[in-house]
Amino acid sequence: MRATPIVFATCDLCDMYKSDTSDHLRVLPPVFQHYGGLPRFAGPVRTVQCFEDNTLVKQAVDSPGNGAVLVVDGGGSLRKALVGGNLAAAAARNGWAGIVVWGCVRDVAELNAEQVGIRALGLNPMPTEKRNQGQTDIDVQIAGVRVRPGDWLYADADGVVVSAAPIHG
Ligand SMILES: O=C([O-])CC(=O)C(=O)O
Repeated sequence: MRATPIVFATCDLCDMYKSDTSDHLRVLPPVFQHYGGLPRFAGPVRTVQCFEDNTLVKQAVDSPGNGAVLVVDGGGSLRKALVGGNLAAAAARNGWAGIVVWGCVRDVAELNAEQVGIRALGLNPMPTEKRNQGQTDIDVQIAGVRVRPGDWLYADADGVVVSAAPIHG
């Protein structure tokens, strides 16, 4: 099942919350490159925390996404790719709206051919080893910003924002 598109603009969301001093709306730092065939995506967050090991990322995208966004806390490693063409295809096929990787991805042409949104720090052609290590659906810090399972994530050409509840119209 493909994810249903949600209409929003991150700039409008930030306009709504510009005077809010709580951390209901959090903006991820502008450190992400844009990949994948969906330039704009949104959905409830699910998380994986791992380091140069994508066992749990594969397990997540091989299961039904139901329109969710997978946030992968890869510790910011630039040394290995946590997602490639196969995992992106699985994510699209299984109804994930997008994947945000605090780390690297590979197979850029294949990523861009899939109907899933992808953000990552960059490309690295080196795959990870599968050591079956990491954690799923825990609170993570992405580039210093807290992201929790069940938050909503909105990504478009202007940036990536996370909110404690859905805020699109
Ligand atoms: O399997 C991996 O480690 C990542 C990859 O290259 C793919 O998803 O195609």
